[in-house]
Amino acid sequence: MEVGLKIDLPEHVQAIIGKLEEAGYEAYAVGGCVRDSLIGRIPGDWDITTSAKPGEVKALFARTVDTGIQHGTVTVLMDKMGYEVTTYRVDGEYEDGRHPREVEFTASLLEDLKRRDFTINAMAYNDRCGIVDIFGGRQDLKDKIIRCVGDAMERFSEDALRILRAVRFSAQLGCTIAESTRQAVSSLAGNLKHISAERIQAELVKLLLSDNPQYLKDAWELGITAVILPEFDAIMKQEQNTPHHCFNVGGHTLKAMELVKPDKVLRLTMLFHDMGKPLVHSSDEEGRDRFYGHPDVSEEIAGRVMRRLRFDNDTIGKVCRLVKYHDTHPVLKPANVRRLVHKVGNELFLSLLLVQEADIRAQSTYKREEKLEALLKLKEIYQDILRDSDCLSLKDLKITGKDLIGDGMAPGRELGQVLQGLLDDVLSEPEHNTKEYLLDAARKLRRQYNTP
Ligand SMILES: Nc1ccn([C@@H]2O[C@H](COP(=O)(O)OP(=O)(O)OP(=O)(O)O)[C@@H](O)[C@H]2O)c(=O)n1
Repeated sequence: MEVGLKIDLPEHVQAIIGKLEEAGYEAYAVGGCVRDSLIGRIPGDWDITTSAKPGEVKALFARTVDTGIQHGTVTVLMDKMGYEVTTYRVDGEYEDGRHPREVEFTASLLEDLKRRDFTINAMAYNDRCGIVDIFGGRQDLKDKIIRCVGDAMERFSEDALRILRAVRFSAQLGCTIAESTRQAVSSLAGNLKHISAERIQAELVKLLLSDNPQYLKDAWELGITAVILPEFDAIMKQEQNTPHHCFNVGGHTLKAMELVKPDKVLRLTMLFHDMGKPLVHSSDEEGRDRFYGHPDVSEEIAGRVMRRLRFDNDTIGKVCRLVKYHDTHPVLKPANVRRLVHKVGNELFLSLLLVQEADIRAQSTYKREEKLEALLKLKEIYQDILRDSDCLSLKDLKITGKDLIGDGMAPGRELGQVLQGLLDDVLSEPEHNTKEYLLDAARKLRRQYNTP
């Protein structure tokens, strides 16, 4: 890894540091922004650490917000951008529910850096002093090593989330974890049970969206998933004795996650797609030999785990739908494809194709070409459907509930049934999607359902 020497501070960061220094305080950019700048990554945000107390920071800047004043953090606003300015602190932020969450300020940068999690995150920088690297962070960045600052057992006892962060950073940066740090992760992984679901979720997502989502295996080996995602440990034990697979379910899952682009919904779908399924041997509509999983079980597990980890409903809904249909391979005729698009949702269908491709490529080579060819054909049919603007949902029907009411039908459940019946017809025969045809068909359906 190319590790630089100089950091180009953004104008606002320079201005904040400059103003604090002019007033007689020390101030540095610190943590993730220094780490990322040194390896040429664009920092997500710029944090500043200072010897000034929160009240003193507030007195110097026109616009501030007390975002975490109890932890010594004030957000300084500049042109609508916010920069967290935190007073040098001695103690870690005890988040395990067993320690008091009091903070103690210090006048020493060294003390502040000492309480940070990893050497690569414990560097500070300003234009006057250059890089302050007391714990060998630059060397560890070069060597690609995640190592705790000082005693790893102490750092992890201060905040157990750091145990998961160790694997997250190793996945993001393609690093190994130093032996002493690894041992501490392994012995303290159980403490992750004290950490809130929201904080676990944020780190897990960063791990999954990294260049190395397969490092989740490390989290498993170190006993982390046993605490935060035991469902993953279950699939790491589950063999698949079918010609389609060369890995156990866990190994296949890791490979499949690597094969989709770093998108939250896609990576989560691959993580959950085969969870909890016993394989069932069967044959499909065309008599082809198939080994089905039980996507409904996987869908249920995906929903349960994501709710436990407090994911938002939109993400849960999309992932569950993709998991449910990941193994549905329709007969390759437009009507069947339109029905599947309707069930999955047009907005998610391209994602489903990506999921199915990754799933196939993460299996053994047995019949792979055949499966990929079928997928290609499915894509072509889907493109034709889009090109012809075929009706794929109720909102595409050339008739509405209002039209049916205008035709004398009473509002209510039957009206919904009639509309569904019309959609079913049009999914098979797109040319039936005309107002005239549908009004007529609705009348027949009403007679069938015996409604006025
Ligand atoms: N549990 C934690 C969380 C954070 N930090 C320190 O606070 C800095 C900022 O933390 P955060 O914003 O969570 O992470 P970043 O390192 O900035 O990385 P990213 O932006 O990728 O989350 C870290 O670099 C580290 O010095 C820590 O010591 N222990």
